[in-house]
Amino acid sequence: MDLSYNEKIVLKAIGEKEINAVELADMTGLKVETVVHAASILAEKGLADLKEEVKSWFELTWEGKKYAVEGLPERVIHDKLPAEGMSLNDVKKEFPPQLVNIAIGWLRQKSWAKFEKKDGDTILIPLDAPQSKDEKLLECLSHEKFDGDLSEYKKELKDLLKRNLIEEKEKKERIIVITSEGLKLKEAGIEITEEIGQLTPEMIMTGAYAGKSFRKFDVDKPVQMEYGGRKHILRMGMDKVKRTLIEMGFKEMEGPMVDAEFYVNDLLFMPQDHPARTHWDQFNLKFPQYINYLPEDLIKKVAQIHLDGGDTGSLGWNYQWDEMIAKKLVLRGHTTSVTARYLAKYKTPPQKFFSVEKVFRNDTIDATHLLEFFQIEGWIMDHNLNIKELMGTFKEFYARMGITVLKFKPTYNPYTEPSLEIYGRHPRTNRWIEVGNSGMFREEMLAPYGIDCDVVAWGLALERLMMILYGYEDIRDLHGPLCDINFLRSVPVIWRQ
Ligand SMILES: N[C@@H](Cc1ccccc1)C(=O)O
Repeated sequence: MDLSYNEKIVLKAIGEKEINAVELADMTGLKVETVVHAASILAEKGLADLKEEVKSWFELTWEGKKYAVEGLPERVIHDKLPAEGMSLNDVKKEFPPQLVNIAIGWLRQKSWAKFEKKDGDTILIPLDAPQSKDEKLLECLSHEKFDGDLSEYKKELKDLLKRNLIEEKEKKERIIVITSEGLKLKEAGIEITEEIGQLTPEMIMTGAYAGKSFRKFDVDKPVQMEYGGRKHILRMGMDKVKRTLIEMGFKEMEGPMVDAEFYVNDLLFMPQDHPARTHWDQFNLKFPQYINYLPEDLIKKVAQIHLDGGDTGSLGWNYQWDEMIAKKLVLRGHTTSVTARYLAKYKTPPQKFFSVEKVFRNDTIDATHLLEFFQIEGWIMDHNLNIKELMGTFKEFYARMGITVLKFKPTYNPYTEPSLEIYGRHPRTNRWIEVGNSGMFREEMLAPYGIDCDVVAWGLALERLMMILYGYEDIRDLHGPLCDINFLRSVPVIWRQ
């Protein structure tokens, strides 16, 4: 019979006594998968038997280990009870609440204490409490590699499992044993000659392959999948977006995830009592609560414009602007805060900037919303821009990404006029979904910087774009801890730098 090198090694190593694949790997110096693979071929040839056995055992959980050392809560409390008893109130003062909660029920169940009512309180009087079976079990299991007989502990095993103090572990084992057919072959003698598994250029050049035997490969056999490290689908999408915008002549901006409300809201002419500025919508920082510096000249102008519009011709919001509110730190709800920071530095046209960064919103999570997502922010500064510039930019950008069906809808933002929502059509559900919001910055927003030309700007959602492009129906498939690892491993490469 024709046997491969590895099959010969395995056949030589096995006998009539069962052996598992891990031990066999140890013995032969082969990898466990190699042993199993060779054994399965030997089994096909009738020379070996290969079976799977599931082994199970019990282990202490973290809490179980703790109690194995310190004693179960009912034991700890029992042993501290004075002979004349202790009132439940005192017990609660003496011991941590988690301990008391667990212990009381078990003290009763195990009859380790008497509960006597007295003057509206309950007195716990300790009774005789020899080591209980569950304590014995806990002790047994605390010895490493314990594999004694547990058949008389059925009830205690159930109890400790319920108390989450032990857990059942399982391991699959592959057991290999030789057949009589295999034995015959082995007794007739197996000659192991080395095989060349991989022909290298050196072997060809030196002729070292001559006269050697080659290992045979069955290319139809299923093999174990190998997964290398790779980029997350969202990162690939982000790279593609960035490259596309750079090709369209934009430069990249960067800004902090935690920022002062001044940049997130106030510079955007968002009144300080705007509903989007409450904790219902945005996440405040507990510590530190405030930014320590805001530029003086911008502060003055923003205060004036919120009050009466300053010299913009606007009426403002007619209220006293509060610097402390502006200094509050929040997780930014949009990356327009980054734009607000950049406008202070780049005030003269022409300018084109973008960013693809994370934003945070206190939304209700559903198929199209998470508490965080990636926003594709961008703006163009020039003379004589109008809404067509915006629509044209979106058409161009989305076409380069592969989306040609778009719808625009007028909307309202405190900081843009006119304002425009952008919708794309989902390929599977055929629904229109909002992919972004945009507009022309208002005079009230540009005046504090002294910018006297036009700025069109937008914020688009990266995840929504990916949903339309690749047909995902739930944002949670793409972003966050619910992403399926097998999906992430097998998703096609959509972009490579
Ligand atoms: N900040 C807006 C998007 C936007 C940016 C710039 C101008 C207009 C709109 C949002 O998060 O939805």
